Amino acid sequence: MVTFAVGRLKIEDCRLFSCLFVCFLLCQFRIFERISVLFQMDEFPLIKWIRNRKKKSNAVVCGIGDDCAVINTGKNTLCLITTDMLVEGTHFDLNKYNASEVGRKAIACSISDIASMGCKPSVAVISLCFPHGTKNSFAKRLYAGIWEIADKYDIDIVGGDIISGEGPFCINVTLLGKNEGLMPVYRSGAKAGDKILVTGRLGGSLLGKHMFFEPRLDEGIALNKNFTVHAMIDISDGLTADLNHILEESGVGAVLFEDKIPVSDDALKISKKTGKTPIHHAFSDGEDYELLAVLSKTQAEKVLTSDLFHGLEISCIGEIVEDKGLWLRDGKGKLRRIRPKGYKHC
Ligand SMILES: Nc1ncnc2c1ncn2[C@@H]1O[C@H](COP(=O)(O)OP(=O)(O)OP(=O)(O)O)[C@@H](O)[C@H]1O
Ligand SMILES: Cc1ncc(C[n+]2csc(CCOP(=O)(O)O)c2C)c(N)n1
Ligand SMILES: [Mg+2]
Repeated sequence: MVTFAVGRLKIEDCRLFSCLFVCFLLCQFRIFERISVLFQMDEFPLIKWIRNRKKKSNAVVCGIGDDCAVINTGKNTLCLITTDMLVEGTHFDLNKYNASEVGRKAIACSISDIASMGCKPSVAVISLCFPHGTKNSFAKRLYAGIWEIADKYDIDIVGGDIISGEGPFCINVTLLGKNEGLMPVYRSGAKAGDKILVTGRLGGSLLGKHMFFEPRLDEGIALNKNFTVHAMIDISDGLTADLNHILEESGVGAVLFEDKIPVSDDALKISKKTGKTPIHHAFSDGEDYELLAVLSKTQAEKVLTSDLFHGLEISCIGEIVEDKGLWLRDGKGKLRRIRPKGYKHC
């Protein structure tokens, strides 16, 4: 009897220990986390999944997958549409910036998307969700910022929606644009041998530029009007992530020149706090709202020597290649493969 009990105990012990050991292994190698990640939402695959649905109307010249949708409204006129939602805590911090600065940023983000298609903004609708108890003065200050930049770029606010909720404060801007005889510039036209140009300097936008950037609207239109631009995007997620959107849409690859990346002073400053390299920040911080344009070698040279950009720094940071993927070439000519990295919401 005793022997049997001891024997049973041993078998159960064995099972218990093996269960514990398996649990230990699962925890040790973060298997539970890895499995749950498989079921979590992922921003870009989700967009791809939505995009796969069959299109209905022939009027849609460009649907999901570019900075703006482009709709044919007849007689050679195209309407551009872009929408951006900004949320307190994710896109701005109301302890650091006031309502007027937030209103300005919300419109500027959408203007930047129209700029990246080389077209002109026209009208906007703005939807707001105020946390319960928000003061009237907050809304008035918000509109002071909205109207300031809307007037500057000749944009009419023609509607919107207002609700209240638990919070946080959210603002959604839908901006329409027009082509005015120009062809919009898409993400899909990059070709092997093309050069990659970028306006301004990159990285460290969290130190302030993400709130106070000037959308490169004049530059986007000037590029589209005076040069043949094969592809263009504005840098909101980060240089390598946004360049990768062009590469994927165009079915090509690219080589970036390490010593030609225009790294901003704020990227240098922030790198001292994070311990990451300044170029890491220039590659992946995002919210630079600079334009990344792809043109043939001869057109790119013309842009670089043009006086149409009023002294704005424009750099040639790389070239498009046939092989898909992204490479970094150092000052000595050595190539290494890099992974696109940028801001992802989920
Ligand atoms: N919920 C959604 N349903 C359909 N299309 C979407 C949705 N969210 C994004 N898209 C589309 O996916 C593409 C990429 O969206 P994304 O928001 O990354 O644009 P972006 O211009 O790269 O960045 P930003 O938001 O800073 O302007 C766009 O064409 C956009 O219209
Ligand atoms: C409080 C605060 N935290 C983080 C950031 C950085 N950030 C937020 S969204 C985004 C990418 C573009 O977003 P979207 O794709 O929605 O346009 C970046 C780089 C910020 N601005 N404020
Ligand atoms: Mg964009």
